[in-house]
Amino acid sequence: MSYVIETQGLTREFGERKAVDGLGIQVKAGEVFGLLGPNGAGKTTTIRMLTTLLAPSGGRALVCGYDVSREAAQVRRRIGYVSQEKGVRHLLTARESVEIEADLHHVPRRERALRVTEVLEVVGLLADADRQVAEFSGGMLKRLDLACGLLQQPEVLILDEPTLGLDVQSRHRIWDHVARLRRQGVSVLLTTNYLDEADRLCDRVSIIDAGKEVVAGTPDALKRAVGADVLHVVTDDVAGLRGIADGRAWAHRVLETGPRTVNLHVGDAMTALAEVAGAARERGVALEQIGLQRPTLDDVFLLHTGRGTGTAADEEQPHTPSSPPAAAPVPRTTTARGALRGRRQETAALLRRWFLQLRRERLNLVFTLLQPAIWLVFFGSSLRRAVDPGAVADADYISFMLPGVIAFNAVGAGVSGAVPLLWDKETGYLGRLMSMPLARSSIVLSRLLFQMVLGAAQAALIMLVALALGARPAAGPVDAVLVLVAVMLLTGTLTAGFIALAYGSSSNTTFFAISGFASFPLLFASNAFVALDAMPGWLAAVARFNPLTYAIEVIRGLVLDGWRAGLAVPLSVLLLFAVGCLLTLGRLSPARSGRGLR
Ligand SMILES: Nc1ncnc2c1ncn2[C@@H]1O[C@H](COP(=O)(O)OP(=O)(O)OP(=O)(O)O)[C@@H](O)[C@H]1O
Repeated sequence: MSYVIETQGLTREFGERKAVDGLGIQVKAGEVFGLLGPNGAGKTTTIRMLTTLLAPSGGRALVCGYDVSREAAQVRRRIGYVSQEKGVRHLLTARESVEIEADLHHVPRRERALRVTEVLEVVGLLADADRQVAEFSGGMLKRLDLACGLLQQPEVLILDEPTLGLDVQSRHRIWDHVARLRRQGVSVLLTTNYLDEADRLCDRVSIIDAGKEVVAGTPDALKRAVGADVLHVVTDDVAGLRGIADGRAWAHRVLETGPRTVNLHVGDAMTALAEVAGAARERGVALEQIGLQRPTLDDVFLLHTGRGTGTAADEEQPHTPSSPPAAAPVPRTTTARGALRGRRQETAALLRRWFLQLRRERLNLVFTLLQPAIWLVFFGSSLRRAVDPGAVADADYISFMLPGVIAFNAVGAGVSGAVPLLWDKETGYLGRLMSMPLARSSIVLSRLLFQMVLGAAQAALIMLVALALGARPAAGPVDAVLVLVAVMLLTGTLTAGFIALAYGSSSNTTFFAISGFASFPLLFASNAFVALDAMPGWLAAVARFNPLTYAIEVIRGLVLDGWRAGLAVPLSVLLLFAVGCLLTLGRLSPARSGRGLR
């Protein structure tokens, strides 16, 4: 038997708590498999391990024959994943969001528009394709996520609560699509709280509770095991009703489903109905309602977990299914040149996301560009008189200050460069990216490139303001370009460092506390405003390990005297810092941090 998903003794602990406890499930090729369980049963934790976003604490899990811990890249290449989280892309339109995902999946450019239109139609968002996602309701956001998950046809599609919070029509659309994928041979693993959904879609289900499997089988077999029929009784006298059923041959089980509701699992409904009605009359047990129902997965669920799911099933409604053809799998190229092309496409797609967002955040754009220029005005006018004219030698004061202000700005750019990834981590979008077969370095590289370009634009503006304030630097146009190169290296280094901090921080507030704490020492343990010779020995020694020191040495040298061979040394050290940070960051993964990704 070939299984597309197989777990043995799969376990995940969070401190003392075992979220998943020795779970063993098997999903056969081509089937729709449902993972059911009450809130907190461990469904999402299981899925996070299967999608490589969370490392198991014990046991093992194979997806398409690949181990999720040791062969994560192979696993990601074969799965499609739609998480419970709604990835934020609020400043993008729905179409732009899906186009970016298509690029991340390496959908060829010539097919992109058609594919994007198809999946938006499947989830019923075509009419809203050009609206900004910020205007979408929760259900629409969920459908948008699903559209992204449907872009390519994976070997295994993993859906965590795919229809949670959706209206009836949207649920039916998604059911139709899952059924269609199944007909096309795609295996599907889904978690759901809607038992009617599991009943309708799944070939087999596994009910888990407290991280363990309590029962598994086909929905029909599980329902048969519950008993032939179920009498649903509403009464104020539950104890009296129990008294009627206790020890009677016709009563298989008595399950209290609420303070006034009881399900009696019985062999034959008509016999049991007559018995219950007669005995209730004799014993004076008032019955408000008594009805017959065929067993449902609800009953199976209640029987094995002893409680409800807390989610009411919607009523069935007629619907008109939309049926565009499902997307074909996107072949992933294996040649070195193809891989490089893929990287370029991924990085460009993510860069596009950052630039689109910046363009639509007009105020952010204005302040991002204005702020450093204002610093120059403040520092320039307030410190000018406090500085010993001898320290500045024959340079004009603004030119002397310029490198410090540029470095100050680079620290701010480094921190703000990491912040969007922090939000992406928080909202689950980073998890979504990490479950895709895209290179991790593309995520980081796109952010570094974006921030480096922005940092260079800010530095160019600072230089223009400096000229306007009367600075007369020795630097010519070529030196100005070299200044921008140094600024880009410094901004890239600092952004990489702060992204590493964002990956490792357990919360956003921890990130802001540490980055705020680090920013000032970073600035003042450098030659930004005071020459190294004028510092105490220990501070000068610390400053030697600070990339700012080398960047400022290069920039100050260029501004005050223009290029000379001696600047090659600090420039090379700066380059080494940048490469070192990049390599370190390439080895870090947010999925490895304690809690993993959502
Ligand atoms: N990062 C975490 N740190 C600590 N505990 C966690 C973490 N993630 C999950 N848990 C705990 O693990 C248990 C299982 O959580 P999980 O999210 O897997 O449940 P679930 O079955 O998906 O629930 P729901 O139906 O509500 O989505 C819960 O007790 C939860 O509090």
